[in-house]
Amino acid sequence: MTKLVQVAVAILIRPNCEYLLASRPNGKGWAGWWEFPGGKIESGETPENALIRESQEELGITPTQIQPWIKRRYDYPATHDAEAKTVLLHFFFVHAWQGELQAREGQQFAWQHPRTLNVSPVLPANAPIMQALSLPPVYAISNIQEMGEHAFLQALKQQLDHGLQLLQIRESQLDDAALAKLSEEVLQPCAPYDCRCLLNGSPEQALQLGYHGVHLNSQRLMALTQKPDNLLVGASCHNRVELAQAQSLQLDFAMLSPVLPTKSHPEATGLGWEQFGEMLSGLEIPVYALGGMHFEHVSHAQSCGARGIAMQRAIWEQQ
Ligand SMILES: Nc1nc2c([nH]c(=O)n2[C@H]2C[C@H](O)[C@@H](COP(=O)(O)OP(=O)(O)OP(=O)(O)O)O2)c(=O)[nH]1
Ligand SMILES: [Mg+2]
Repeated sequence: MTKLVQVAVAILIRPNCEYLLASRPNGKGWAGWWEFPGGKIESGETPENALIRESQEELGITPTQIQPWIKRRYDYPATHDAEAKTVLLHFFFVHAWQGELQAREGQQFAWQHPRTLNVSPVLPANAPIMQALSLPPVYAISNIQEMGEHAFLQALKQQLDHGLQLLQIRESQLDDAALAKLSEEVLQPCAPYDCRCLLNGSPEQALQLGYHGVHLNSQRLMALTQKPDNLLVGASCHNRVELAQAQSLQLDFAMLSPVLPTKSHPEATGLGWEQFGEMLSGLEIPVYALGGMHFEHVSHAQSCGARGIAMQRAIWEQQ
Protein backbone atom coordinates (compact mmCIF):
# COMPACT_ATOMS: atom_id res chain seq x y z
CA MET A 1 0.00 0.00 0.00
CA THR A 2 1.27 3.50 -0.78
CA LYS A 3 1.60 5.96 2.05
CA LEU A 4 -1.18 8.48 2.72
CA VAL A 5 -0.02 12.08 3.01
CA GLN A 6 -2.42 14.68 4.41
CA VAL A 7 -1.89 18.15 2.99
CA ALA A 8 -3.29 21.60 3.87
CA VAL A 9 -3.72 23.76 0.76
CA ALA A 10 -4.30 27.54 0.69
CA ILE A 11 -6.27 29.20 -2.10
CA LEU A 12 -5.47 32.86 -1.52
CA ILE A 13 -8.19 35.01 -3.09
CA ARG A 14 -8.00 38.74 -3.76
CA PRO A 15 -11.16 40.87 -3.65
CA ASN A 16 -11.17 40.88 -7.49
CA CYS A 17 -11.38 37.04 -7.36
CA GLU A 18 -7.81 36.41 -8.58
CA TYR A 19 -6.09 33.54 -6.82
CA LEU A 20 -2.44 32.71 -6.19
CA LEU A 21 -0.47 29.86 -7.71
CA ALA A 22 3.17 29.10 -6.88
CA SER A 23 5.76 26.99 -8.66
CA ARG A 24 7.14 24.03 -6.73
CA PRO A 25 10.73 24.75 -5.71
CA ASN A 26 13.73 22.90 -7.11
CA GLY A 27 14.76 19.88 -5.12
CA LYS A 28 11.18 18.79 -4.32
CA GLY A 29 9.10 16.19 -6.16
CA TRP A 30 7.25 17.69 -9.16
CA ALA A 31 9.67 20.66 -9.14
CA GLY A 32 8.54 23.51 -11.42
CA TRP A 33 4.91 22.37 -11.50
CA TRP A 34 2.32 24.93 -10.35
CA GLU A 35 0.31 24.44 -7.17
CA PHE A 36 -1.45 26.33 -4.43
CA PRO A 37 0.83 27.10 -1.47
CA GLY A 38 0.63 24.57 1.36
CA GLY A 39 2.20 21.43 2.66
CA LYS A 40 2.03 18.32 4.77
CA ILE A 41 0.01 18.25 7.97
CA GLU A 42 2.34 17.23 10.79
CA SER A 43 1.31 14.81 13.51
CA GLY A 44 -0.75 16.50 16.22
CA GLU A 45 -1.70 19.38 13.91
CA THR A 46 -5.21 20.23 12.69
CA PRO A 47 -5.53 21.05 8.97
CA GLU A 48 -6.14 24.71 9.99
CA ASN A 49 -2.95 24.82 12.11
CA ALA A 50 -0.96 23.32 9.24
CA LEU A 51 -2.44 25.85 6.82
CA ILE A 52 -1.32 28.75 9.00
CA ARG A 53 2.15 27.28 9.63
CA GLU A 54 2.73 26.50 5.93
CA SER A 55 1.54 30.00 4.92
CA GLN A 56 4.06 31.51 7.34
CA GLU A 57 6.90 29.21 6.22
CA GLU A 58 6.32 29.43 2.45
CA LEU A 59 4.79 32.89 2.04
CA GLY A 60 5.63 34.89 5.17
CA ILE A 61 1.96 35.69 5.80
CA THR A 62 -0.61 34.75 8.45
CA PRO A 63 -4.12 33.94 7.19
CA THR A 64 -6.78 35.83 9.15
CA GLN A 65 -9.92 34.78 7.30
CA ILE A 66 -10.11 31.16 6.18
CA GLN A 67 -12.92 28.93 4.97
CA PRO A 68 -12.56 25.16 4.60
CA TRP A 69 -13.51 23.93 1.13
CA ILE A 70 -13.32 20.42 -0.30
CA LYS A 71 -11.05 17.48 0.41
CA ARG A 72 -9.62 15.62 -2.52
CA ARG A 73 -7.76 12.28 -2.68
CA TYR A 74 -5.32 11.55 -5.45
CA ASP A 75 -2.89 8.70 -6.18
CA TYR A 76 0.49 9.92 -7.40
CA PRO A 77 2.71 7.46 -9.25
CA ALA A 78 6.46 7.44 -8.52
CA THR A 79 7.19 9.53 -11.63
CA HIS A 80 8.53 13.05 -10.86
CA ASP A 81 8.97 12.04 -7.20
CA ALA A 82 10.97 9.70 -4.98
CA GLU A 83 8.07 7.33 -4.36
CA ALA A 84 4.41 6.73 -5.17
CA LYS A 85 1.97 8.23 -2.67
CA THR A 86 -1.67 8.97 -2.04
CA VAL A 87 -2.45 12.52 -0.98
CA LEU A 88 -5.51 13.76 0.84
CA LEU A 89 -5.67 17.47 0.05
CA HIS A 90 -7.62 19.75 2.43
CA PHE A 91 -8.42 22.88 0.41
CA PHE A 92 -9.09 26.18 2.18
CA PHE A 93 -10.07 29.56 0.80
CA VAL A 94 -7.96 32.30 2.38
CA HIS A 95 -9.79 35.59 1.97
CA ALA A 96 -7.57 37.79 4.16
CA TRP A 97 -4.08 37.67 5.66
CA GLN A 98 -1.50 39.72 7.52
CA GLY A 99 1.91 40.52 6.09
CA GLU A 100 3.42 40.92 2.63
CA LEU A 101 3.83 37.91 0.35
CA GLN A 102 7.41 36.65 0.18
CA ALA A 103 8.73 33.74 -1.87
CA ARG A 104 10.49 32.13 1.10
CA GLU A 105 11.32 28.94 -0.80
CA GLY A 106 12.47 30.63 -4.01
CA GLN A 107 9.18 29.75 -5.69
CA GLN A 108 7.61 31.88 -8.43
CA PHE A 109 4.17 33.43 -7.89
CA ALA A 110 1.39 33.98 -10.41
CA TRP A 111 -1.97 35.60 -9.64
CA GLN A 112 -4.56 33.96 -11.86
CA HIS A 113 -7.79 35.33 -13.18
CA PRO A 114 -10.43 32.62 -12.62
CA ARG A 115 -11.34 32.44 -16.32
CA THR A 116 -7.80 32.43 -17.79
CA LEU A 117 -5.11 30.18 -16.42
CA ASN A 118 -1.80 31.43 -17.85
CA VAL A 119 0.76 29.13 -16.20
CA SER A 120 1.39 25.44 -16.73
CA PRO A 121 1.72 22.64 -15.95
CA VAL A 122 -0.45 22.54 -12.81
CA LEU A 123 -0.19 19.51 -10.47
CA PRO A 124 -2.49 16.83 -11.89
CA ALA A 125 -4.53 16.44 -8.68
CA ASN A 126 -5.62 20.06 -9.08
CA ALA A 127 -7.25 19.87 -12.53
CA PRO A 128 -10.85 19.67 -11.26
CA ILE A 129 -10.13 22.42 -8.72
CA MET A 130 -8.96 24.83 -11.44
CA GLN A 131 -12.06 23.94 -13.43
CA ALA A 132 -14.29 24.65 -10.42
CA LEU A 133 -12.58 27.99 -9.74
CA SER A 134 -13.25 29.14 -13.29
CA LEU A 135 -16.97 29.25 -12.47
CA PRO A 136 -18.50 31.93 -10.22
CA PRO A 137 -20.09 31.04 -6.85
CA VAL A 138 -23.57 32.18 -7.93
CA TYR A 139 -25.59 30.81 -10.87
CA ALA A 140 -28.83 32.66 -11.60
CA ILE A 141 -31.86 31.09 -13.30
CA SER A 142 -34.48 33.22 -15.06
CA ASN A 143 -38.02 33.30 -13.72
CA ILE A 144 -40.03 35.24 -16.28
CA GLN A 145 -43.04 32.99 -15.95
CA GLU A 146 -43.58 34.26 -12.39
CA MET A 147 -42.11 37.78 -12.62
CA GLY A 148 -42.99 38.92 -16.12
CA GLU A 149 -40.38 40.01 -18.63
CA HIS A 150 -40.11 43.66 -17.68
CA ALA A 151 -39.46 43.03 -13.98
CA PHE A 152 -37.00 40.25 -14.87
CA LEU A 153 -34.92 42.43 -17.19
CA GLN A 154 -34.79 45.17 -14.55
CA ALA A 155 -33.70 42.75 -11.84
CA LEU A 156 -31.13 41.28 -14.24
CA LYS A 157 -29.57 44.70 -14.79
CA GLN A 158 -29.31 45.14 -11.04
CA GLN A 159 -27.64 41.76 -10.53
CA LEU A 160 -25.20 42.42 -13.38
CA ASP A 161 -24.21 45.61 -11.53
CA HIS A 162 -23.69 43.46 -8.43
CA GLY A 163 -21.33 41.11 -10.28
CA LEU A 164 -23.50 38.33 -11.76
CA GLN A 165 -21.33 36.15 -14.04
CA LEU A 166 -23.46 33.13 -14.94
CA LEU A 167 -27.10 33.02 -16.03
CA GLN A 168 -29.46 30.31 -17.25
CA ILE A 169 -32.49 31.20 -19.37
CA ARG A 170 -35.13 28.62 -18.53
CA GLU A 171 -38.43 29.61 -20.12
CA SER A 172 -39.99 26.53 -21.67
CA GLN A 173 -43.38 28.30 -21.96
CA LEU A 174 -42.05 30.55 -24.76
CA ASP A 175 -42.41 29.61 -28.43
CA ASP A 176 -39.41 29.87 -30.75
CA ALA A 177 -40.09 33.45 -31.85
CA ALA A 178 -40.62 34.74 -28.30
CA LEU A 179 -37.49 32.91 -27.12
CA ALA A 180 -35.40 34.43 -29.92
CA LYS A 181 -36.63 37.93 -28.99
CA LEU A 182 -35.98 37.38 -25.28
CA SER A 183 -32.52 35.95 -26.00
CA GLU A 184 -31.48 39.17 -27.72
CA GLU A 185 -32.84 41.23 -24.84
CA VAL A 186 -30.82 39.19 -22.37
CA LEU A 187 -27.56 38.60 -24.26
CA GLN A 188 -27.11 42.28 -25.10
CA PRO A 189 -26.98 43.69 -21.54
CA CYS A 190 -24.92 40.68 -20.33
CA ALA A 191 -22.14 41.16 -22.90
CA PRO A 192 -20.37 44.22 -21.40
CA TYR A 193 -20.35 42.50 -18.00
CA ASP A 194 -18.78 39.31 -19.42
CA CYS A 195 -21.67 37.37 -17.87
CA ARG A 196 -22.01 33.99 -19.58
CA CYS A 197 -25.53 32.89 -20.53
CA LEU A 198 -26.76 29.32 -20.94
CA LEU A 199 -30.00 28.27 -22.58
CA ASN A 200 -32.02 25.53 -20.95
CA GLY A 201 -32.75 23.66 -24.15
CA SER A 202 -30.91 21.80 -26.88
CA PRO A 203 -27.26 22.46 -27.82
CA GLU A 204 -28.34 23.27 -31.41
CA GLN A 205 -30.80 25.91 -30.25
CA ALA A 206 -28.27 27.43 -27.82
CA LEU A 207 -25.69 27.80 -30.60
CA GLN A 208 -28.20 29.15 -33.06
CA LEU A 209 -29.38 31.87 -30.65
CA GLY A 210 -25.84 32.93 -29.77
CA TYR A 211 -25.62 31.61 -26.19
CA HIS A 212 -22.29 30.82 -24.50
CA GLY A 213 -23.62 27.55 -23.22
CA VAL A 214 -26.41 25.09 -22.80
CA HIS A 215 -28.03 23.77 -19.66
CA LEU A 216 -29.40 20.24 -20.09
CA ASN A 217 -32.37 18.91 -18.17
CA SER A 218 -31.83 15.43 -16.75
CA GLN A 219 -33.62 13.78 -19.67
CA ARG A 220 -31.31 15.44 -22.20
CA LEU A 221 -28.33 14.63 -19.98
CA MET A 222 -29.13 10.92 -19.86
CA ALA A 223 -29.64 10.78 -23.65
CA LEU A 224 -26.34 12.56 -24.41
CA THR A 225 -23.39 10.49 -25.66
CA GLN A 226 -20.81 13.23 -26.15
CA LYS A 227 -20.27 16.72 -24.78
CA PRO A 228 -21.29 19.26 -27.46
CA ASP A 229 -18.41 21.36 -28.83
CA ASN A 230 -18.04 25.13 -28.47
CA LEU A 231 -20.44 25.47 -25.55
CA LEU A 232 -20.20 25.68 -21.80
CA VAL A 233 -22.31 22.71 -20.72
CA GLY A 234 -24.17 22.27 -17.42
CA ALA A 235 -26.82 19.74 -16.44
CA SER A 236 -29.56 19.29 -13.87
CA CYS A 237 -29.06 16.24 -11.66
CA HIS A 238 -31.20 14.74 -8.91
CA ASN A 239 -29.34 11.53 -8.05
CA ARG A 240 -25.97 9.77 -8.21
CA VAL A 241 -26.66 8.15 -11.59
CA GLU A 242 -27.19 11.53 -13.23
CA LEU A 243 -24.12 13.01 -11.50
CA ALA A 244 -22.04 10.07 -12.74
CA GLN A 245 -23.30 10.65 -16.29
CA ALA A 246 -22.43 14.39 -16.11
CA GLN A 247 -18.95 13.48 -14.88
CA SER A 248 -18.33 10.74 -17.44
CA LEU A 249 -19.24 13.19 -20.24
CA GLN A 250 -16.86 15.71 -18.59
CA LEU A 251 -19.50 18.41 -18.54
CA ASP A 252 -18.41 21.78 -17.19
CA PHE A 253 -20.68 21.54 -14.17
CA ALA A 254 -23.74 19.89 -12.66
CA MET A 255 -26.55 21.40 -10.64
CA LEU A 256 -27.91 19.13 -7.89
CA SER A 257 -31.41 19.62 -6.48
CA PRO A 258 -33.48 20.01 -4.44
CA VAL A 259 -31.17 20.62 -1.50
CA LEU A 260 -33.73 22.40 0.72
CA PRO A 261 -37.52 22.46 0.32
CA THR A 262 -38.53 24.83 -2.46
CA LYS A 263 -41.61 26.54 -3.85
CA SER A 264 -41.18 24.92 -7.29
CA HIS A 265 -41.34 21.37 -5.84
CA PRO A 266 -43.40 21.66 -2.63
CA GLU A 267 -43.88 17.88 -2.50
CA ALA A 268 -40.14 17.16 -2.26
CA THR A 269 -38.42 17.32 1.15
CA GLY A 270 -34.96 18.09 -0.20
CA LEU A 271 -31.72 16.14 0.11
CA GLY A 272 -30.47 18.17 3.08
CA TRP A 273 -26.89 19.40 3.31
CA GLU A 274 -25.48 16.17 4.70
CA GLN A 275 -26.65 13.99 1.84
CA PHE A 276 -25.79 16.72 -0.65
CA GLY A 277 -22.18 16.71 0.65
CA GLU A 278 -21.99 12.91 0.53
CA MET A 279 -23.16 12.85 -3.08
CA LEU A 280 -20.41 15.31 -4.04
CA SER A 281 -17.56 13.58 -2.29
CA GLY A 282 -14.97 12.36 -4.80
CA LEU A 283 -16.85 13.91 -7.72
CA GLU A 284 -14.54 15.68 -10.18
CA ILE A 285 -16.82 18.26 -11.78
CA PRO A 286 -18.06 21.44 -10.10
CA VAL A 287 -21.58 21.36 -8.68
CA TYR A 288 -24.12 24.05 -7.81
CA ALA A 289 -26.67 23.51 -5.04
CA LEU A 290 -30.26 24.33 -6.05
CA GLY A 291 -33.49 24.39 -4.07
CA GLY A 292 -34.36 26.93 -1.38
CA MET A 293 -31.04 28.80 -1.82
CA HIS A 294 -30.28 32.37 -0.69
CA PHE A 295 -27.02 34.35 -0.94
CA GLU A 296 -26.13 33.44 2.64
CA HIS A 297 -25.93 29.73 1.68
CA VAL A 298 -22.86 30.20 -0.56
CA SER A 299 -20.20 29.44 2.02
CA HIS A 300 -22.10 26.48 3.49
CA ALA A 301 -22.57 25.01 0.02
CA GLN A 302 -18.83 25.46 -0.62
CA SER A 303 -17.92 23.78 2.66
CA CYS A 304 -19.96 20.76 1.42
CA GLY A 305 -17.79 20.70 -1.71
CA ALA A 306 -20.06 22.68 -4.06
CA ARG A 307 -18.76 25.49 -6.24
CA GLY A 308 -21.70 27.57 -5.05
CA ILE A 309 -25.45 27.98 -5.31
CA ALA A 310 -28.06 28.37 -8.03
CA MET A 311 -31.12 30.53 -7.45
CA GLN A 312 -34.29 31.03 -9.43
CA ARG A 313 -36.23 33.26 -7.01
CA ALA A 314 -34.24 34.79 -4.15
CA ILE A 315 -31.69 36.37 -6.51
CA TRP A 316 -34.33 38.47 -8.28
CA GLU A 317 -35.89 39.60 -5.00
CA GLN A 318 -32.59 41.09 -3.83
CA GLN A 319 -32.48 44.90 -4.05
N1 LIG B 1 0.95 22.49 -1.56
C1 LIG B 1 0.26 21.80 -2.44
N2 LIG B 1 0.44 20.47 -2.56
C2 LIG B 1 -0.31 19.83 -3.49
C3 LIG B 1 -1.26 20.50 -4.28
N3 LIG B 1 -1.84 19.61 -5.12
C4 LIG B 1 -1.25 18.42 -4.88
O1 LIG B 1 -1.48 17.38 -5.46
N4 LIG B 1 -0.32 18.54 -3.87
C5 LIG B 1 0.52 17.44 -3.38
C6 LIG B 1 1.95 17.56 -3.84
C7 LIG B 1 2.73 16.93 -2.71
O2 LIG B 1 2.77 15.52 -2.94
C8 LIG B 1 1.89 17.19 -1.50
C9 LIG B 1 2.35 18.42 -0.73
O3 LIG B 1 3.60 18.19 -0.27
P1 LIG B 1 4.78 19.29 -0.19
O4 LIG B 1 5.98 18.64 -0.74
O5 LIG B 1 4.37 20.58 -0.76
O6 LIG B 1 4.84 19.41 1.35
P2 LIG B 1 5.63 20.47 2.21
O7 LIG B 1 5.37 21.85 1.69
O8 LIG B 1 5.24 20.16 3.62
O9 LIG B 1 7.12 20.15 1.85
P3 LIG B 1 8.27 19.42 2.64
O10 LIG B 1 8.65 20.37 3.72
O11 LIG B 1 7.72 18.12 3.12
O12 LIG B 1 9.32 19.25 1.58
O13 LIG B 1 0.56 17.43 -1.98
C10 LIG B 1 -1.42 21.90 -4.14
O14 LIG B 1 -2.21 22.57 -4.83
N5 LIG B 1 -0.66 22.50 -3.20
MG1 LIG C 1 4.64 22.90 0.12
